[in-house]
Amino acid sequence: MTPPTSTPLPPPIAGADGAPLRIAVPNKGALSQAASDMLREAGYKQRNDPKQLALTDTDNGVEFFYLRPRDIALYVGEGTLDLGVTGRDLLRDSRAKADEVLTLGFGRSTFRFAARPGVLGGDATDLAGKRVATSYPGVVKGYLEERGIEATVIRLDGAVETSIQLGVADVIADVVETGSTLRQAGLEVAGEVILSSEAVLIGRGPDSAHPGVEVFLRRLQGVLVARSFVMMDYDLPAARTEEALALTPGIESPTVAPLHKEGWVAVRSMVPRDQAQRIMDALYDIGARAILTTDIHACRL
Ligand SMILES: Nc1ncnc2c1ncn2[C@@H]1O[C@H](COP(=O)(O)OP(=O)(O)OP(=O)(O)O)[C@@H](O)[C@H]1O
Ligand SMILES: O=P(O)(O)OC[C@H]1O[C@H](OP(=O)(O)OP(=O)(O)O)[C@H](O)[C@@H]1O
Ligand SMILES: [Mg+2]
Repeated sequence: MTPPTSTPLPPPIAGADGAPLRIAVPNKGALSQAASDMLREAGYKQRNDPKQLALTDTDNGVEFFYLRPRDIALYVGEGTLDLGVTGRDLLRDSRAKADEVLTLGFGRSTFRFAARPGVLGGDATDLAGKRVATSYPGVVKGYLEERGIEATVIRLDGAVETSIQLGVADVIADVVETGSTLRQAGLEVAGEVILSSEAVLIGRGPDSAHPGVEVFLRRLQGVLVARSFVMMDYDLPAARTEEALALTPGIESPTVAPLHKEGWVAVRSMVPRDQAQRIMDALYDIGARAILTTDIHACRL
């Protein structure tokens, strides 16, 4: 017997000049691994060698460039690359002409002021006259300017927490995730959250969009849905259908099919992963049985 041949698929969508979609991916740092994992989950080829600079995925018509996350907004803002993955804080800091297209749900952090206990109160005006060390001078200067506060901003590349101990700064402004780095340095956050950040897909608005952007976005949205929803199946006395559907309304509308057993239906619906157990309990209470959840591996809504 001859093996089945693969289904003929349309070629990937190319730009006006036949160019593939060009996408920037963080080459190192906190966002790098998670960004590549997400792209792999969306069906794209990713590098296996962390030193590789670029990779062409011919089947999907996409070229990936592995760049410093801090530089990505610049490339996208200049129109050199069509899309990029970076942090919201890095995008703001760059002041590049790029926009957030999609939030990606990883790399979450806050951006905060911190100092030795007692140096800052809760008010922004406490920053007046202080020396503020940061790797994000664009974000910090923007914050101070908006409030008319005069302070000296000292730009450092990293390990900003140590600058206070070394007498270079009175205050730092930095990424805080767990807070453990601050605690180790004997520092405390002060004042409001300057910025809540996460990984974002950035682009340059509709004018410059490559025609392949839409498919790329749909694939990433598919990953986000597959990560945040599970498929739920259950059997239910038909008389309880309305109550059950209120608990599992699904995204479009749930599938309800008759069961062989008289007066029973089978229901299939997508439910938010983080609520799945509570929904199962509630369904059980109204008479549902054989309640199962399964992971969704990929999806297009
Ligand atoms: N724990 C964390 N530490 C640093 N950055 C984080 C953390 N969690 C999320 N991020 C986000 O990662 C991005 C910082 O990327 P960057 O590559 O500078 O990471 P990094 O770990 O500081 O790498 P490097 O220190 O090599 O510069 C920012 O968008 C930041 O908000
Ligand atoms: O709240 P936490 O969970 O402790 O995480 C925040 C710390 O992580 C990052 O430092 P990184 O390791 O990237 O070093 P860097 O300061 O040299 O960039 C960031 O700059 C903070 O120092
Ligand atoms: Mg860092």
